[in-house]
Amino acid sequence: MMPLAGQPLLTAAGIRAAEDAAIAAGATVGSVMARAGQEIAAAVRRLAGANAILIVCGPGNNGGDGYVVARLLREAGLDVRIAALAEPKTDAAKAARAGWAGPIEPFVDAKPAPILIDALFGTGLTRGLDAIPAENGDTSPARHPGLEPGSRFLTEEAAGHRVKPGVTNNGAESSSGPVAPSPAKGGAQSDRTIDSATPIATKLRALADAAQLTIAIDLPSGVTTDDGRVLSAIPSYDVTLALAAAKPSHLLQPAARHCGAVRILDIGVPAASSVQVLARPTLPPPGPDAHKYSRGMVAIVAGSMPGAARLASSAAMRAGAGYVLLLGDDPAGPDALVHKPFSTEAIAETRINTLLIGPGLGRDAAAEARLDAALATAHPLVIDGDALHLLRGARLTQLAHRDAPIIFTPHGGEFDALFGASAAGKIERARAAAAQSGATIVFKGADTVIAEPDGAVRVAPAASPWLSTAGTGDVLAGAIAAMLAAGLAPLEAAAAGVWLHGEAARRCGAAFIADDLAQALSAARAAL
Ligand SMILES: NC(=O)C1=CN([C@@H]2O[C@H](COP(=O)(O)OP(=O)(O)OC[C@H]3O[C@@H](n4cnc5c(N)ncnc54)[C@H](OP(=O)(O)O)[C@@H]3O)[C@@H](O)[C@H]2O)[C@@H](O)CC1
Ligand SMILES: Nc1ncnc2c1ncn2[C@@H]1O[C@H](COP(=O)(O)OP(=O)(O)O)[C@@H](O)[C@H]1O
Ligand SMILES: [K+]
Repeated sequence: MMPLAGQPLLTAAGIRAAEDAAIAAGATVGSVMARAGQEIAAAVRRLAGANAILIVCGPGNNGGDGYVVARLLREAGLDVRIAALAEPKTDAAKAARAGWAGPIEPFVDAKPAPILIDALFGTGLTRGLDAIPAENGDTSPARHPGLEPGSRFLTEEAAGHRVKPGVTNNGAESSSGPVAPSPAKGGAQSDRTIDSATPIATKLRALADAAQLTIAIDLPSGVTTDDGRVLSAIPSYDVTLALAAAKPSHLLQPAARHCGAVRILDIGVPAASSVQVLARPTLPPPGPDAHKYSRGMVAIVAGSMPGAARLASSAAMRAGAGYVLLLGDDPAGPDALVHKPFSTEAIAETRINTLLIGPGLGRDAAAEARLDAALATAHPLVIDGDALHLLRGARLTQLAHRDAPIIFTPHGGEFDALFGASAAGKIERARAAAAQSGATIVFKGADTVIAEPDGAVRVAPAASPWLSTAGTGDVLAGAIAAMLAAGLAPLEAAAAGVWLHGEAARRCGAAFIADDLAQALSAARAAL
């Protein structure tokens, strides 16, 4: 089991391509599924102890994994039951199903167990969970040798009566009200009436609520793979065992909060991607010959809200900058902070390694003039807050002609204002914004995505929700400016700043304020 840090993130198409490459190199879907089953079973045995296990299986290869795991766990002496949503559809899942000698309960009738393993859907999920998989309803013993007499799988026809009217084929759930019960149709399938109040997600939640430990195979069933959407009202799992590689939805919200602890299992399918989980950075301490300028000089342009620029200054110093210069009229701040009035001469100082503008800048004519002066320098830039609003239009276009690196640090509102609102996923949006602007984008929020113009992406794991307090963005901007001033490449600088910020928040615990966070950067930096 591998932790997430530094790992590649593969989309559904990416994981299919990786699987195809493994197959071209001699593997088969069956052999990969067998290896996946072994790895999952080993992980479950460590997590579940001797407790009884219920595995819920879907019609695709995610369900196939479930059948393999069930067989291995039963062979290991554990009490395992399977409940299936539909007959397996793929060859590999059918073969896995054939290897299971025990009974199979219909999903709708499944009784809970202390351990719930969700093998309903993985990377093949195409719509919200209350759309029921097609199934021919044939429950003859020949087709379903493990099926208990009199029971049947959830059938399309029977289940069709209880599909939420508001669930569309592309997975979007509308708020069109509760499920309307319908009379059962006649014929063989109508002998089981399925309660309209138990669509798949509701049943899954009930099974999860009754379990002591919940484990999702690959992804929680009901989340998309690529963009962090949650398509149905699914439970939150304790653990998600990601196969071959992490997927974007393991980190992007709101899907990520349904995953619990994510662990990656090596199933012999090599994975590589320019989209990666943020790694712990390597930031060596100053060398024996270091001096304040060699560690990096950060200049911060102050504006109408001086506290924000002070927070950024404090953060830049504690993240390791050798010299921090505050350009403005505010005399406050730590004694180590150097103050100068703002002027075009002061901002042009050649020893400045990075210029940060935006925190507390304001949006008036004076702010615009300071921004234009900053853009006219040749310094590497970190642009945050108000300056991002002022960048809209011609200034943004002109930026593409600058040689020195630029990092933007927008939150959602600033991002929308600068690049336009969109329903696309956060990775896609950050990438497009980076390509359009030529800047490195740090798209902040409960899930922070960093994108480079060349398409490289780093996604931060969940950070403390206590960061949702005023001024923490100013602290982040200061930390990133320190990293850029120290000579890191823009992507590495942004990634190191985000990592330090998250680590400082972790060290602060609960109910901290942005001032505490800036202070805690020293300890976060020292721990590297
Ligand atoms: N990559 C690897 O290296 C390996 C991957 N492996 C595993 O394979 C998994 C991917 O398998 P997969 O492609 O068969 O898709 P999966 O998620 O099982 O679902 C597809 C089925 O569900 C159906 N369906 C979809 N949405 C639905 C909905 N809302 N409600 C109802 N039905 C829905 C869909 O129907 P269709 O859309 O075709 O009508 C189709 O029948 C992956 O997550 C991992 O666990 C390992 O086995 C080994 C190596
Ligand atoms: N719920 C959350 N979970 C994790 N991090 C968060 C959360 N909310 C905000 N943050 C982080 O806190 C910082 C807030 O920045 P920003 O919105 O610019 O605030 P401000 O402008 O007040 O400084 C960002 O780094 C963001 O990623
Ligand atoms: K699953």
